[in-house]
Amino acid sequence: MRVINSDGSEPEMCGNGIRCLAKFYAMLTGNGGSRYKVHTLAGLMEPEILPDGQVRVDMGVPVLDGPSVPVTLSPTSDGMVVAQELEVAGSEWTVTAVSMGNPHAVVFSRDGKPIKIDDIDLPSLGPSFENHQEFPARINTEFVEVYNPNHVRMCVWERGAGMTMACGTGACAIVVAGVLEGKLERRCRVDLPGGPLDIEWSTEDSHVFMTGPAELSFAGTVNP
Ligand SMILES: N[C@@H](CCC[C@H](N)C(=O)O)C(=O)O
Repeated sequence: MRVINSDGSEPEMCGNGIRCLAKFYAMLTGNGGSRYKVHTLAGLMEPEILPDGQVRVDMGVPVLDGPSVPVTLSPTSDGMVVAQELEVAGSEWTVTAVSMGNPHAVVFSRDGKPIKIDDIDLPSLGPSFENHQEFPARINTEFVEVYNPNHVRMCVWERGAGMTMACGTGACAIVVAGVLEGKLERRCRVDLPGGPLDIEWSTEDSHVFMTGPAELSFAGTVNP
């Protein structure tokens, strides 16, 4: 699978994209209930079509070593950047850095207060995070409001794409960051503007599993 952001850049992985790819392939081949292996720039991913039509994806093991994400923020413990302070647009934000193959900055608080999604001005804040000097490969940024340790709401500014309705790798990054910050449990529902995803960070093998829908929205042909 290769993915192209709307600015023409090529990311390593796309969580929404891999659910759509698996569902579309199953529709074309009539292989409902199958499991696939998909090569991506972030490695081999394994989506599976569940009996209820949802797609569950083994998204692999998150990368937490700061320089490998990559971020240049000082590590807080064991090389990880967890709830590190970052000044952006005149506020102090806590940032946890997670790579799901692609880089994510997960933000749970601003100026010491928990994030309220309705207070986030994404179009003005997003580019300042995406292009911040601490993120040498630019970054996807997720702002997270915690309802309880198993349920959050998020909004996202994507690297190379801006404000989007959903980000599968971002939802995975949120749960990993929330566990590391002691805010979330390992199974968590993430409400995105486009709908919910269920995320689990396994204790057995440290893989992250994402479960969510993929629906046909249109069909057509492209005339290059
Ligand atoms: N913009 C991202 C790639 C796309 C992520 C996607 N929306 C998802 O669902 O994971 C990047 O440049 O890393």
